[in-house]
Amino acid sequence: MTKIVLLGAPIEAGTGRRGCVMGPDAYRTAGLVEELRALGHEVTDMGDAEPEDARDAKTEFTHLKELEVVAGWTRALHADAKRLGRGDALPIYLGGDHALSAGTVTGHAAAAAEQDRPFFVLWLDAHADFNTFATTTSGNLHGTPLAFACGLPGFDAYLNGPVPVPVNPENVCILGLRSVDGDERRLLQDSAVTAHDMRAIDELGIVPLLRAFLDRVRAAKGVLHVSLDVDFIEPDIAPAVGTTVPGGATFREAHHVMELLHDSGLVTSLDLVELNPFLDVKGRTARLMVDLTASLFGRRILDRATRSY
Ligand SMILES: NC(=[NH2+])NCCC[C@H](N)C(=O)O
Ligand SMILES: [Mn+2]
Ligand SMILES: [Mn+2]
Repeated sequence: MTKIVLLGAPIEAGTGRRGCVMGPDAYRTAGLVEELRALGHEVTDMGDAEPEDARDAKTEFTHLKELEVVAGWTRALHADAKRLGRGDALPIYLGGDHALSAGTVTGHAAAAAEQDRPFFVLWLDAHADFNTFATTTSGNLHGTPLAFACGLPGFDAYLNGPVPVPVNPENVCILGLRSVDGDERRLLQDSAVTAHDMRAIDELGIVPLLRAFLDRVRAAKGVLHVSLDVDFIEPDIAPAVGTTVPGGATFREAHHVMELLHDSGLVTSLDLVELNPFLDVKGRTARLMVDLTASLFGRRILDRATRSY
């Protein structure tokens, strides 16, 4: 039994299009609370967070979309995540777009540092979200949270100062990459982030790549934050996202990742991001995300005793 808290983060300002504000309610409608309870967990839905007022958020760059709104969410969620990271329940953040992870990742990094636990991040995404204010060409700030959390320069507007505890890029693994921008690619190459694109998954298989990372987390006695972007998954089966890229993780790959994460026992916080229910087909993406979350929290086809391998 795990104590789980759900916190909605209905932000869509990071995307440049409408719809992600409906994400938290779509997860509730798709039965997230009921599925987790059916697995024996104690679940508390804390409702939705609210952004702070961040009208002071300013930069020299004029092409950034909704910086003040994104900064307001970053500050609020950073504080929420830091508080929840000190508690004994496992938080699931219901997005909302991926800009929300600027707050949740840095908040959990700060809480882990207080407890002297090495902090690791698994970023399941078609994109690296490793742009800075200087490199983003779209101006969509959901393309920036991982660069921010890793302490790349120029982000002071988000938290009205530097990131208190930047994530060590050596402790970050991106899995599922298939869309990286030009300057973002250089930033990623110059960083110590482990980045596995779809070719690596095709050649080596998703399981060994993930196992190697989980072994490192375990060896370091670390805590693991997982950030699951809907576009990690193949768009044919997960259409409800504004930034679909063909060639994503299959149904079985995605579930297998979740099953391995469950077996590892290492996950201490989770973001579910980028679900845009306005783009969904009869709720199938919301239901798939709920099912994947259920796999991460122990749903399995056969239990170990019954499985003959
Ligand atoms: N969280 C996401 N879906 N991010 C997509 C980012 C796309 C592109 N790299 C950009 O910065 O505009
Ligand atoms: Mn993303
Ligand atoms: Mn993405």
